[in-house]
Amino acid sequence: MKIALLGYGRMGKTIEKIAMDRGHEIVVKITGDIEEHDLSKADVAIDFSIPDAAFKNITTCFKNNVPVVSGTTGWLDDFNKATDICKEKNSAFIYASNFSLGVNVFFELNRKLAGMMQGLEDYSVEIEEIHHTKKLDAPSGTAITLAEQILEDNSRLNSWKLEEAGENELPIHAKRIEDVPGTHTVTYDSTIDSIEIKHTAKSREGFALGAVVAAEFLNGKTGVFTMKDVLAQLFEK
Ligand SMILES: NC(=O)C1=CN([C@@H]2O[C@H](COP(=O)(O)OP(=O)(O)OC[C@H]3O[C@@H](n4cnc5c(N)ncnc54)[C@H](OP(=O)(O)O)[C@@H]3O)[C@@H](O)[C@H]2O)C=CC1
Ligand SMILES: O=C(O)C1=N[C@H](C(=O)O)C[C@H](O)C1
Repeated sequence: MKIALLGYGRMGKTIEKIAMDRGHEIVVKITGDIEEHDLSKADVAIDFSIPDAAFKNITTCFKNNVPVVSGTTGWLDDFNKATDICKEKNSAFIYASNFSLGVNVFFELNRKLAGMMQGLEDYSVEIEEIHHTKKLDAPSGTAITLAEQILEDNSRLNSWKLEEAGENELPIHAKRIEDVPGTHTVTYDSTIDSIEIKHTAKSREGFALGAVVAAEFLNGKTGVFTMKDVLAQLFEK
């Protein structure tokens, strides 16, 4: 496939390497105004840019008939507007707060555990995320997804708010340490014991591989998809 990279930082560069290893070609790399670039040679765009640019990048691709894989976090207030434009233009879109296949398994464990803890009132639950100091957004997109999953499956916790906002039914602790690629921990704690599930990324390769696999999945499709669709197709094989 011919790929447009929207953002060519830590993730863009890792994606370039993995995409080329899998036989794809990078036809354009964009780090500034997307309207100054020619998208006509691209079969798909992979967006790992910055929160302020993501919506414009993604919707400009739809308007140019280029499907999009987006992993940029911190722009989701505009998510529904983006999916509306995708559908209007008959394009294809997949967004994930985390493209790592391992994290997507971790998401399934999180859901399952939240359902099981539903009836156990004595436990409190909290999330910790640790990332490198260059990360622009907090809490991480992955931590927000974990929190949303816990709330969906646990009616006891019905008013999730960030700890910083002063309401801590489901606190998210965001820590920033030098070069950490991404660590997420969900802990249920009682006076008797605690239960913890944790995912530790050892590098950015897992995120990048998942994004390239998602781009391969989008090829020839129209519509709005999630990593669940990608995993379902992988497990079918
Ligand atoms: N979903 C997932 O699996 C993952 C998501 N992420 C997310 O991906 C995003 C990127 O992360 P990371 O690569 O570490 O960040 P970097 O800061 O390393 O890279 C961001 C890139 O975006 C470029 N950029 C700036 N403005 C624009 C613009 N208008 N259009 C296109 N590109 C632009 C920057 O260019 P310049 O440097 O010249 O300013 C840079 O190349 C973040 O939101 C992060 O949270 C990260 C890892 C995994
Ligand atoms: O910015 C990063 O680096 C990461 N961002 C994503 C997030 O916000 O969850 C995914 C991953 O943890 C790395």
